Amino acid sequence: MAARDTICALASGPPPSAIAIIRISGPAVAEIGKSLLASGLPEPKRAALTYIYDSDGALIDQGIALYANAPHSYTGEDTLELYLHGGPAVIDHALRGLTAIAGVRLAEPGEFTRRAFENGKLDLTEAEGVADIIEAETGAQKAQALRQLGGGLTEIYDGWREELTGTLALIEVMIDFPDEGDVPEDTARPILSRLEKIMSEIETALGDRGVGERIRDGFRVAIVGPPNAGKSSILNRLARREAAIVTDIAGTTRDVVEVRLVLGGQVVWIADTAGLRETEDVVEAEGVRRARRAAAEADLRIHVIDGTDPSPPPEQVETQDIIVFNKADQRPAILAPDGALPISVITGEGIDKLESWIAAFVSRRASSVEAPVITRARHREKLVAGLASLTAARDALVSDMGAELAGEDVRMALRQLSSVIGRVDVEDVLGAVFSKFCIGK
Ligand SMILES: Nc1nc2c(ncn2[C@@H]2O[C@H](COP(=O)(O)OP(=O)(O)OP(=O)(O)O)[C@@H](O)[C@H]2O)c(=O)[nH]1
Ligand SMILES: [K+]
Ligand SMILES: [Mg+2]
Repeated sequence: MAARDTICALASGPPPSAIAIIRISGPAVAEIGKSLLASGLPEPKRAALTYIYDSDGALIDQGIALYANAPHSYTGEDTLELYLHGGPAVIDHALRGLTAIAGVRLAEPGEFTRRAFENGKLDLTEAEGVADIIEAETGAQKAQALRQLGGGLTEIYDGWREELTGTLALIEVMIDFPDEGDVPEDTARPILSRLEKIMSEIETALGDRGVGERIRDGFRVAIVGPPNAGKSSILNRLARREAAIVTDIAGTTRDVVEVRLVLGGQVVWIADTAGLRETEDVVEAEGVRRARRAAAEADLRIHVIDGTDPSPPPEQVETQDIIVFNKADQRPAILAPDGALPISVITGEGIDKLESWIAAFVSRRASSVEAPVITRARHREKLVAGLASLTAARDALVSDMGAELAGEDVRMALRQLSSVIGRVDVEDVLGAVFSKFCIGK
């Protein structure tokens, strides 16, 4: 079998920086330590201040070397970290010097973590947690990523897997003793109740209104209402820049224009949409269709009433939605319907309140689920599929279709849940997960 490549990469931010960290992992690490470091290969996990040379004997830099021997490292392989001066010339020389050695090459994005996964140091959800904590911008994203990389999801899936494995064993018993009097009747009951318990736990996880995914990717707010109500003006005011075109022509906005903000400690995508009306204009009609879709997909809608023309009333208002009575500089706020917030983009009246209402909504929604089980669409897809398999298993058990079919369905559900944490059939998902990492991680 061919020896594995040794990989290296800059693991710290772009130069110049105070310190650059070069990470190296693989079988050539011991040799690199012996031949390139004046100190020789340091004792594991003991920092050594040393001169670092390339293989032609030219000095790369003076820095700190830190060695971790397999399997006691992040990747599970021999690894070496070099803490160098963070200038571009130093980094360039170091990476050229390292890759000049046979069997050493630059790492691909996420390759260190992929090796950690392959060596059983992390499961797939923990690896995703590593990617998420690097991307985390809000405290909520960081907390969620920390929980995940600490095995928070692993624990849940392991629990389900164990339950299902036990249930499968009971089903096997039914298959093996099909004709022994009332055995199936008696055996089916505990199997059914175990299946139903897991199904209800999965249903609870799926019924989280997407909170985990929203914390990670951002909550969705759509500004909707009739043409010229001032939707784009409100978006620009919230964004504090001219993100969308504003004119006094009805039907100005056609595409959905999205702006990313942090409100209430959460990432929030605010979408400006086309004014809702019947129209013969093909382009505008498509805009209206997109506006309705954005409104339907949003967690929260801001329904804008034009204060100077308060008809028609807002469409499809849900309980959490916000109604604003815009252009309050033109009409007395007293004319606003009950519960509507009078605002004016011109004078700024009510804008702070609108912002704090959005902030209050997202922080309330984010804390409505204590520890979301689903943080990515990938998890949701697998859970939906797993639940469908379990439903089929239950139906097979209660009908005449029998235990054999039920066993197949439970086995299928086990595979679907296991693939979330990367225990089976993972080749296809690995590429998708690790390619989104940054280089050096
Ligand atoms: N007086 C006053 N005028 C406003 C206010 N908000 C918006 N306008 C004006 O209303 C007109 C329409 O504003 P837009 O922001 O383009 O309205 P819209 O709802 O995005 O319009 P469409 O994209 O065409 O649906 C512009 O002339 C704005 O300057 C406000 O609070 N007070
Ligand atoms: K307009
Ligand atoms: Mg507009």
